[in-house]
Amino acid sequence: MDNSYSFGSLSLDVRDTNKIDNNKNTALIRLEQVSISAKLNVKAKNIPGYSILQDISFEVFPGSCNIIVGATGAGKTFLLRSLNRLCEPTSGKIYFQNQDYSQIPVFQLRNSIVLVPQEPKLLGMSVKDALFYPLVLRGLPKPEIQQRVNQSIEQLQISDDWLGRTELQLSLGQRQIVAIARALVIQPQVLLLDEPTAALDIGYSQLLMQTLSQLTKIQNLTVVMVNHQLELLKEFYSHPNQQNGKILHLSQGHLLCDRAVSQIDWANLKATILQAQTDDDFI
Ligand SMILES: Nc1ncnc2c1ncn2[C@@H]1O[C@H](COP(=O)(O)OP(=O)(O)OP(=O)(O)O)[C@@H](O)[C@H]1O
Repeated sequence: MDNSYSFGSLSLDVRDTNKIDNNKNTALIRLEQVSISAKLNVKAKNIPGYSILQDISFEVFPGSCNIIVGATGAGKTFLLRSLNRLCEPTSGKIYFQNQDYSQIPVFQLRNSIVLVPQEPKLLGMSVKDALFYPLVLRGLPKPEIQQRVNQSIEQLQISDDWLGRTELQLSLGQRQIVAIARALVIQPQVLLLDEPTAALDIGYSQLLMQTLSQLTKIQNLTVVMVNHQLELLKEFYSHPNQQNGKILHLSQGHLLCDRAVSQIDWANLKATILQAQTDDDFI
């Protein structure tokens, strides 16, 4: 592999923002009665918006792997986006390490809480450049950049063949893997993933889940993930050493269930989601 890279003189030193709170009993992220509504016409000031999320409260703890489930249109993506301020609550508050989100500079927040969307973009870069770029931007020393990129490539088994390709030369699943690797090199405290396994085969899905599981233990990474694949999740959480996390079930913008994975009845969860889907179809 050719290890050379260059992005001109771009440099931002934000390394000090990644302070780790190791207390697993203190909520890392806390939502208090968060509601989000959207307007059909943004210029119509006096017309109330329609509701997307209503009165959502929950906590997420360090080193846990948490899953948002729910029917199509339930508000899962909006909830995930609100966790790194891509959308703002219409009412209610979100806290990160007890600090009100609105008081944290957005760049600092997004250095600690990184979102990988459902259809990630590599911004016209090759895979290799896309992996180096976030670290060059942050001004990290070259050996550390190289070490983190190599580690990420190894963790997610990114093939050498992909490194010179752009996103147009990758499948959606490959692009998601690269985007997750690009997020991991930053070593965030929280990783937000929107349906990361939807385009992956079962082998890659399991590899990703195992990698995330290891990182929750080794690096105290906290994961919040939208995922529909209940069979995959059931298998993942059936391991005795992977019981740290919760299932957040959204239905029509309401939080129906906020429960530790160890207490989940998977058959019942599946039936409840299907029922919510059927109810939606009749609205
Ligand atoms: N840009 C937007 N502006 C306003 N409303 C939107 C916008 N995007 C989606 N919505 C609406 O917000 C609600 C929640 O959408 P969201 O994308 O969060 O659902 P989801 O649970 O992630 O669904 P899916 O499983 O299909 O991805 C839906 O009713 C949707 O129609």
